[in-house]
Amino acid sequence: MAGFKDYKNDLVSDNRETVEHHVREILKLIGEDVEREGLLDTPARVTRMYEEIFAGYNVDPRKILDVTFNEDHQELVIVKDIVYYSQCEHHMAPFFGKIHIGYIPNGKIAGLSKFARLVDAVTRKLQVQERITSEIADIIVEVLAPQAVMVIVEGEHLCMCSRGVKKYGSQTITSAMRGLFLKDSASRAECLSLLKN
Ligand SMILES: Nc1nc2c(ncn2[C@@H]2O[C@H](COP(=O)(O)OP(=O)(O)OP(=O)(O)O)[C@@H](O)[C@H]2O)c(=O)[nH]1
Ligand SMILES: [Zn+2]
Repeated sequence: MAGFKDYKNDLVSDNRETVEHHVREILKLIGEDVEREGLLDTPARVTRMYEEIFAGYNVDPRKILDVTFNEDHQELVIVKDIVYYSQCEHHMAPFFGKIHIGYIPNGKIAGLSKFARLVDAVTRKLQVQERITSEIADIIVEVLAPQAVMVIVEGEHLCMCSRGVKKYGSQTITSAMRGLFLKDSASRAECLSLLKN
């Protein structure tokens, strides 16, 4: 497995020719001429793209976050506007947006960039927005055992824009809360207001 900073989907890398073959077959089945110049390299390009956008299968997101420091900070930490790109598992169409994370540590903090890497690891696979949201919250609970965690995910789903109901620009917002935020409305409100600003 490659290092966490440059990981790819190993299964796709190990089976490039097979993946290219199947992409070429789909091109034929939609009525394309696979011999025309513009399409000659398309199967290889799509395969390289799959190595990248499905790289999340080759990494353990817990290990990514697990670069922690002992620090007695008992106040809110907010990391917001983390951009993500994912693919919906129903249509294999992209959905994308921003993820906001707030947590109150309990003696252990993680490097800030690790939250952005965690987002990449969880989103670079076939997903639904709800699962992205709860997976990120649960991994933070598992690795950092914080007092509280809140994760908010905003998403625009191309399967709702380019096809189907064709509602361009509609946004889906999902949230997950764990620990103190579930019980204490004052800390929940403080976190929400910082996430909104
Ligand atoms: N809850 C949830 N639904 C999603 C997500 N991404 C796509 N979907 C939905 O998955 C559903 C699949 O519905 P189906 O009826 O099986 O498929 P479909 O006939 O292509 O549905 P339409 O999109 O309504 O045309 C659709 O309602 C999509 O909008 C997601 O992240 N979360
Ligand atoms: Zn979809």
